[in-house]
Amino acid sequence: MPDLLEEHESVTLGSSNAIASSSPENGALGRELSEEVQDPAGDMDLFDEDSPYSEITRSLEGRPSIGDEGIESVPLPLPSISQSSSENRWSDTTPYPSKKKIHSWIQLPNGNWELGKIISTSGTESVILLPDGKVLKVKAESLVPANPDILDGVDDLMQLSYLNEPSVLYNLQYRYNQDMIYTKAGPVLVAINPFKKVPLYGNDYIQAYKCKAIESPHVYAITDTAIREMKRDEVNQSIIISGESGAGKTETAKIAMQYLAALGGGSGIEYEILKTNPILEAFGNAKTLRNDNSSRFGKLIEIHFSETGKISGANIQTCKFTAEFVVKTISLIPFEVF
Ligand SMILES: Nc1ncnc2c1ncn2[C@@H]1O[C@H](COP(=O)(O)OP(=O)(O)OP(=O)(O)O)[C@@H](O)[C@H]1O
Repeated sequence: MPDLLEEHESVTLGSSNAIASSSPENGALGRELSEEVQDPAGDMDLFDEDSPYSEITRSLEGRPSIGDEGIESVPLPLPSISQSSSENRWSDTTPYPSKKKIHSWIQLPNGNWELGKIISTSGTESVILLPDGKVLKVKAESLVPANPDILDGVDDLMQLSYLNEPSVLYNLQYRYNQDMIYTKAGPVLVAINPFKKVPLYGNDYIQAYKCKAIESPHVYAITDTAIREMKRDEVNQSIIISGESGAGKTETAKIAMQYLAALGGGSGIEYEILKTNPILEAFGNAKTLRNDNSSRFGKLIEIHFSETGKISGANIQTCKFTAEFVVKTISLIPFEVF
């Protein structure tokens, strides 16, 4: 799987929590890649000596099936675990994927992750078959376990059995290929910038999230939770949007505001709040190498609600980090400014 998400930026977004967007560092995996093996066939070993179940399987092989008349039933010998074999088991540090001869991720010297099939392991080395037919001999400890196919494209990364860098990237890419740009990571929403129109927004979607007819991860869902918890607990809520330049933070904030306006609207103030975006962008945005419409300032948007749950006002603070920290406040209450 070449270039996992190499081209795409991502944004993380969470409700009422400090969210940090992290990019897991590439480990030493792949640097361990060594020689190529020409004929791995002789190394194929289908019987797993290390499996704790292999002895039971062998015992059951001669077991008569129910209904076999005239055959004397013989009590099945229970597998005995001697002190030394149990010690061996715990002292065996062979990585799990190598032991079970399953699929595993391997990082190639160019940094790309590839999903390969382990065909044999001896000592600390494993022979792995790549999708393009290449066979590599690698350090068994450099293999990163892959999740079973059934977990491909799960809504929430927390559902993955193995939470490692290639598995997370693969899951995000799998969903992205189907225009599912949002994925949950527990309470955090990860958004991959599609850089194209995706059919995920608009009134129909807003209504569907409002009545909980759709449960797929979405900015609307995060915003909906924030509104509901604000009303239920009567406590201010925060949505923190972070990501690198061009990741889609400004667009994501606008999508969240769209949802808030649709739910808490009625007085007309919501449209005035939405209209502040082009004005702020006209003054504070510039074209950069990373983003044609890059905000050159940070933004803290406060949206105030009345007791009835309707939007009653807003306050937008822009901030710029320079040698001297400057905070400029644009008050949108009472709106005469615009
Ligand atoms: N959900 C989306 N759907 C379609 N296109 C998007 C989406 N999010 C972002 N984009 C595209 O990506 C571009 C950059 O997004 P945006 O300006 O929001 O990034 P940013 O993280 O705010 O960047 P900066 O920090 O430089 O201001 C947008 O102009 C838009 O073309």
